Amino acid sequence: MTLEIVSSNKSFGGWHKRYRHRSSSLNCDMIFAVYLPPQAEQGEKLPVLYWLSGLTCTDENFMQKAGALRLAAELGLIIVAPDTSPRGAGVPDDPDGAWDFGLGAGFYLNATQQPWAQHYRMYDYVVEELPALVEANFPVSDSRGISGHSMGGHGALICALKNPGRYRSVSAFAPITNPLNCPWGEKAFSRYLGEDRSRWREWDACVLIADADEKLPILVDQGDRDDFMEGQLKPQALQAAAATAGHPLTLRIQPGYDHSYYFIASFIDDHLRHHAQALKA
Ligand SMILES: N[C@@H](CCC(=O)N[C@@H](CSC=O)C(=O)NCC(=O)O)C(=O)O
Repeated sequence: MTLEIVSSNKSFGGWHKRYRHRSSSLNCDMIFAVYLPPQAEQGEKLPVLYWLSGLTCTDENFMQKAGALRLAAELGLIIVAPDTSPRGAGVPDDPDGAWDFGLGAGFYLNATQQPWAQHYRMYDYVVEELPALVEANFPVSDSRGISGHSMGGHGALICALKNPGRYRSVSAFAPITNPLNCPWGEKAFSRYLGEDRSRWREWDACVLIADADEKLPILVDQGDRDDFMEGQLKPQALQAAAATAGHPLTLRIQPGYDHSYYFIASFIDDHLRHHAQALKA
């Protein structure tokens, strides 16, 4: 698979790079970003953290706004940030141009319904295709972590819960915890997966955690001034499901913080250390 370099910027002694490639899962060209810390030039294979962004984002939001690169350089952590949906000519979008469905809103699942199923397979892309590409082209070990924000927090949780052994660490900022039971999730799942709600269950963290074979400790930060917390994100649903399942969850409700990247930047260091500790063990 050919990678075309889009941009390259030195940062904290390492390199932030963007690449374009043809995705076979998504049937379109995709761009992803990778941060290569300085240690990547010393010949050793490094652990890798996959970051999944939220609604309306691309590969750029996290890399530009989260303030993660200084500590990633110090810890020797490679960070990979994919886009949040398929893109480009021929990829269908919300008919009304809404920001919470279609382009920028792939929900990290594999769509089964038309016209979405041909392109909207972000789960396969994030779990299989992108890691294979990254592992073939960059000095990464098989020590993988996954994190994300909001829709991307949902993505990180389901990718980890559905794939025991694939990830060694997981965390999320303000994740959509129970998409079966929130407006964003109901809108996306009914269109991508159809009206049969039983088919939605395999994409919901609160359902998956009940039967998880592996109990990777989950770190979640959630701002209590987040306008989406009560109606969309529902951290208490994840807390209840984790307690019932005996799944280790650290849920930190952060006073005064909203849903923005100002919040993420405030706690990203804790998440990077959470991942580095597990990935380097
Ligand atoms: N455009 C919307 C707001 C959309 C928004 O808040 N997106 C969040 C993720 S929400 C859940 O997945 C985000 O990360 N935005 C990008 C950023 O750089 O802040 C509106 O107008 O309300």
